[in-house]
Amino acid sequence: MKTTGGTDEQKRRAALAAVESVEDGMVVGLGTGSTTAFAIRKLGDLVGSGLDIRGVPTSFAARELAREAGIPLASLDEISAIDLAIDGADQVATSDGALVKGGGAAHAREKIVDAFADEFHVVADPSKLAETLSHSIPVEVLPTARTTVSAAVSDLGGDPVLRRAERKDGPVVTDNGNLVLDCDFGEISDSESLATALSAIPGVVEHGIFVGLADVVYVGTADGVDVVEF
Ligand SMILES: O=C(CO)[C@H](O)[C@H](O)COP(=O)(O)O
Repeated sequence: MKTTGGTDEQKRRAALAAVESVEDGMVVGLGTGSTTAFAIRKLGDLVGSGLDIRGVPTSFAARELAREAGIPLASLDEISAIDLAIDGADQVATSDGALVKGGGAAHAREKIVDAFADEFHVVADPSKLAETLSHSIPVEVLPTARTTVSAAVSDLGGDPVLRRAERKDGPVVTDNGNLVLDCDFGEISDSESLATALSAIPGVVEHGIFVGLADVVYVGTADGVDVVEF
């Protein structure tokens, strides 16, 4: 699992604060990443003490972790609603709550689960906060469309780089069998317009800009948790 700028204690604080909203009987979306992992482990402990929930994982990694933690799981086609999704982010725009996600290449499934949930709570540390988005945008593409999507991203002013695997020769392949282009657009003044433009490119499966989805962001700090509502 990749690591990021925040400390484990900051991540843990944010995750535990988010878990406090989980109630008996809920269906809970289980995000991907090192911050959400603290929430999944805590939910596993609570299930061990009698909490009755079902989890909907957003990735192979989240599923594995949740199974190890003992959380009963369901897939999207087995549930009719998700009460609450808890997920991390690579960047959070404090101005409007827009997010960049996909550092773990799981943003396609994450967006489905997070958008479907009645409430979406983000868990983050202070290193993730910015006034406006400027993080590179992960774009999941069909393998056959890598060069055509790259050209379209360049036309939009972005700089696409194929994400390479760390312990394998060649590219990262997502849980859906696709490739990821990390696209640097510099400072993004209008994340909603960019999100719409990226979604319209043929061959794009999903991109990592999440606009208007986050309801609450828990930011774990050195001595507590800041809660920001959108
Ligand atoms: O979007 C994600 C995975 O696709 C993660 O939620 C995001 O990368 C944050 O991860 P971490 O909590 O490890 O910093």
